[in-house]
Amino acid sequence: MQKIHIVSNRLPFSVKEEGENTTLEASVGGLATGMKSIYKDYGGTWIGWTGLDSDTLDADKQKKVDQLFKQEKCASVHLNSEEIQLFYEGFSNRTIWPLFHYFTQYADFNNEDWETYKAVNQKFADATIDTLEDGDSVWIHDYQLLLVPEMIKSKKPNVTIGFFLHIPFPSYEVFRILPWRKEIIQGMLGADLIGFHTYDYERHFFSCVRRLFGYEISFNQIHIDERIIIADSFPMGIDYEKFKKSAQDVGMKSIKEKSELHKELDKYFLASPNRKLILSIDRLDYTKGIPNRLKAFGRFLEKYPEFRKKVTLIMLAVPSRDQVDHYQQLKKEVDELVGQINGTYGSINYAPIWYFYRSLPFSNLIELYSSCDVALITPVRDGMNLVAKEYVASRLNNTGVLILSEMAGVAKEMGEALIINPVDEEEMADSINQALTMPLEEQKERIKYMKERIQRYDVFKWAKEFIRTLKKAESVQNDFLAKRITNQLSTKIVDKYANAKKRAIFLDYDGTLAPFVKNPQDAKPDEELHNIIKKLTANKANTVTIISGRDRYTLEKWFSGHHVNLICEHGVWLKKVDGEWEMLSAVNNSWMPNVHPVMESFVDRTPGSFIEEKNYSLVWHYRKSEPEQGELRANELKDELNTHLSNHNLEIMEGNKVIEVKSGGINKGIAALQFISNQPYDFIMAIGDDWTDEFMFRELPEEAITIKVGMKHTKAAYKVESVEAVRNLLKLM
Ligand SMILES: O=P(O)(O)OC[C@H]1O[C@H](O[C@H]2O[C@H](CO)[C@@H](O)[C@H](O)[C@H]2O)[C@H](O)[C@@H](O)[C@@H]1O
Ligand SMILES: O=c1ccn([C@@H]2O[C@H](COP(=O)(O)OP(=O)(O)O)[C@@H](O)[C@H]2O)c(=O)[nH]1
Repeated sequence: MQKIHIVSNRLPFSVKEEGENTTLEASVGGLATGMKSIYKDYGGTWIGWTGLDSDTLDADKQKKVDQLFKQEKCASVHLNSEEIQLFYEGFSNRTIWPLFHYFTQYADFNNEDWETYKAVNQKFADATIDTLEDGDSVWIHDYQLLLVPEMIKSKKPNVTIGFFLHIPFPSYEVFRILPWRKEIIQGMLGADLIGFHTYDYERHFFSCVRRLFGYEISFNQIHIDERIIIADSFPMGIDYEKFKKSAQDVGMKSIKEKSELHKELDKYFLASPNRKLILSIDRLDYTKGIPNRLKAFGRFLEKYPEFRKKVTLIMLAVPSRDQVDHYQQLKKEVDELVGQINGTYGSINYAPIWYFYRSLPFSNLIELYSSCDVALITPVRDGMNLVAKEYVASRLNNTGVLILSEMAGVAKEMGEALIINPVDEEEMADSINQALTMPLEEQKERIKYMKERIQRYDVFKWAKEFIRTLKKAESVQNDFLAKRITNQLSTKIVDKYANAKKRAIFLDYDGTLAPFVKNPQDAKPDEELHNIIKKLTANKANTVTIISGRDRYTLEKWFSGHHVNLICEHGVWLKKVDGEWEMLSAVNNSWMPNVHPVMESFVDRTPGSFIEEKNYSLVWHYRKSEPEQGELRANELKDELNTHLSNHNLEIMEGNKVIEVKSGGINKGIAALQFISNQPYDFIMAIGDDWTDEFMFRELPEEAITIKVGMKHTKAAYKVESVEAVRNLLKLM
């Protein structure tokens, strides 16, 4: 059976010590909930850190811990105190975490941390490889393990690998600061599918891949040599039914069954029916915007005095990464702010803020979610934020208001919340007032819509969607491999070639016979290519045609000494061996004066782009432009040409970093067909790399050997990965 294994920094259980007794306690976090269903259903193993310092464990204890985890189908990775310090607190939480959350001033760049990060990632990769069999899949999680995909792929190329990043992926301008930026991207690209919470993170990632490596990206696929990597967004959900059910259970409890916390909450409301509660829950992390939130609450009490003594903020701050200095400083700042606000606005029987610095059991969380009128969730950056979804899921009668930072990934899905800028204290204070005075009908309307979405796209659906796309990534890769010309297949093609009496060979130029270069005029044939063409054309049974979008002067100059036919401008012109240029199709260029100024305006606005003028077509090149701007402008240009020039019979063709406009009814397919018609060819071969070559692949007879260079979807029967592979095949002929 094909298994799916999970790899994450922490395992879904933590080790609990009670006297002599060592047991495992299940984690309730989102990742643990979602993944448990996956790794059990697919018979895999969960590989991760025990959460313990292995320097404090003797051999027996370590064995015992391993045994306990093994019973739960988990493989434990042990970290010693130095590794915890340099890998977990160091590179993970002092470098990647602050940088990826845009806290560039907090990010440390320490070579020793980086070396340990690499070594520990290798440890996780090795532990995973030990449990793997060929054909299995692996799903790796989060920023602590960015190098693991490549480490596994390099040793186990037949294993399908998924990677999901739970934190934001920052914009290139921030990511580029990282001294090991290339290594990190390379590590991630070992995966076949890379998932993010939001489309913004996904496009930041693409932008980094493009700028740092120049890899070709088409839609959401990255093409590297013989591999296709898919990146996509999958907003993580929660176990909706569990929260709904638990909220129902809380509502059914008799006074005797109620927890101490619940009784306190009841008492608070009993004292005065007009009282309101605002809830704030997060790990004590500087990304969560806790000081800003406290200041905004103070400002609210100042600006709206009518709410004093009527509103309390319950602030639950869960201790986190407290060995990292910035977390320690934050703790101090929060303690002081809570003291200040309580000191200013509190009285003998009123504390504006109830502050808890600890974690609470699940049942208490549900009591808080059910009882609080407003949830104030205002991180300055957050990958997703599950607390926001948990609050909404627990609101049984749909009342309650969610105030949400626009900087949390979850804001993309919760448009009905009161969306605020987490550093704008004035706006936050006004939003608290708006939330507390919002009519019930409006509250219900807003919560209802948010609930529908989180119910539909829960954590199980999220995990299933990721696995479904992982399978798709595997099949896209297999499709390519199935069409790829292997040694065996190339021997077959060469045999067919050898047995044929009359052969027609059509070869596209750029991206097929010669690699792309920044300046198109620099792509002239090198010695190797001259030799290949010389050898092919020396065989009298061969009719070799270079079929290109290039202008006739360039091709004539480059191939003047060869016995080769030239078809130029996508099929407008033909020059047979030793013949003169003739026109294959009747075309006109009366449209050119209209199109030229449109293209010029794009050249003006897109640095690095330029226009190439051919006899019967105009081409806008953007290979030298900034990649994303080029793509954006290319779409704009297509749109503009389609809108304004529909009365001319024009064809707008998108090639590799070019938009070409030419008269309709001309293409490489029509030209190639015209060329072979009525000729007894018993071997026809066409090789090309882009969209314009698809016409050839489509028009040529079924028995023709059509070959696409690159990974993209194609009508061609076969694929090769590079110009080098094309040349190698031709050398065999
Ligand atoms: O393991 P710790 O160092 O104690 O940190 C706890 C986890 O924090 C991070 O959570 C992120 O994942 C959430 C679920 O996808 C998301 O909602 C949130 O916005 C993220 O910050 C971290 O990514 C995990 O690896 C940590 O285990
Ligand atoms: O005392 C607590 C407080 C919070 N949580 C859980 O911690 C998770 C926090 O996830 P979130 O995505 O909001 O932020 P993260 O801490 O992962 O950055 C949520 O599922 C909460 O229910 C918890 O288990 N105990």
